[in-house]
Amino acid sequence: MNTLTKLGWNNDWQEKAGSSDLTPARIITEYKNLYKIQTDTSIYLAEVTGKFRHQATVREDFPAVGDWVMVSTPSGEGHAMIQRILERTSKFSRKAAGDLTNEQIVAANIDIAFLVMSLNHDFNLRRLERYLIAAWESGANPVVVLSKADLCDNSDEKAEEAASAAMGVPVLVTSAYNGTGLDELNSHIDEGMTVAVMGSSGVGKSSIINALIGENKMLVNDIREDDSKGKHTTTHRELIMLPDKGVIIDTPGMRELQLWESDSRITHGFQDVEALAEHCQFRDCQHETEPGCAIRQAIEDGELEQERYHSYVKLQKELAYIERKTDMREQLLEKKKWKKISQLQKSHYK
Ligand SMILES: Nc1nc2c(ncn2[C@@H]2O[C@H](COP(=O)(O)OP(=O)(O)OP(=O)(O)O)[C@@H](O)[C@H]2O)c(=O)[nH]1
Ligand SMILES: [Zn+2]
Repeated sequence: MNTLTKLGWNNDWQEKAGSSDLTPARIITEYKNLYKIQTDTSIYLAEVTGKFRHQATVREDFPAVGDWVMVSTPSGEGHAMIQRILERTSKFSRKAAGDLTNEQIVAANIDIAFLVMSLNHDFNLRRLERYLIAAWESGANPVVVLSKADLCDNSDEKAEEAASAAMGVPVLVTSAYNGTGLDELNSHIDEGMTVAVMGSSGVGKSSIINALIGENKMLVNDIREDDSKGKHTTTHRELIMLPDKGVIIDTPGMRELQLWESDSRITHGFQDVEALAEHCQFRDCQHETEPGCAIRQAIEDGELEQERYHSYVKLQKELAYIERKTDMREQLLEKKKWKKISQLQKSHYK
């Protein structure tokens, strides 16, 4: 099998690429304004073309780890040039506080998100629900991983609770210490699939990733390359081909991603708006036509930028939306998600 197929290239991507003189490649590491990409035959450093940079309006328009891109390769020295990104099938993003237009993609085109919760301190069904919602929103298929089974006496019971909250999403019980469930975890990864391992700090993500990567971790993850001065340097890769099959994305951004747990932190970024709203005449002021509205006054006076207020409103809507989504039953009535779950079940039980 060729490298591109192992990396996840398939007919769908080929179709998105169309007929083209350009070379398809996957982003395996992201640096500041520079990327490491893998084509079928080589690894290159790459940058976006001037035209690309010009047309990009938001941060989301730029490539991220996991993206499939079409590039022109250099004939001699020099960088490959990224001409376009193929439309993403999924994306995990991080929003800068108070800055909704600058969504930063931390990883793209993830097929399976292993949502890790440990069976000791971390076990919390509400958190699990938030993780599931975040995974669905991203476009990836979730698989729940209950880790550190060796530290828990009633893991079957906990697994049942988790399964009823997760409605149809596979729930695995694992232990990196005694190897429980690791084969089953592996069996969810098919050829060409891209997986990510997510969850709070300390739940055992690294241990699971190490188990998936096996003893070759140093070989696969940290490769020695000749730099321009002919010296060996060790470089880190964020998209790693698994030794058996599949690909794993493990970026610092992905690890830091606290999913929806950062809501209050985001709202924090709008303290100025919230402080103003406290001065409205009516406590339930919608800041539309009510008399004595401090927000409208501040906008009029130029103390509050219209745009900033819009961002705030947009965030409030999003938070309300997430709130509604947190009701799993309501959530599951949504057709799209039903479809995903039944697909997932079909592929899992077939
Ligand atoms: N008992 C037990 N401990 C585990 C298991 N897996 C990991 N640990 C321990 O839990 C701690 C955290 O494990 P990591 O794999 O580093 O967790 P992580 O989720 O990658 O943590 P961050 O890097 O902070 O995100 C370490 O002390 C591990 O040795 C397990 O299956 N059983
Ligand atoms: Zn008001």
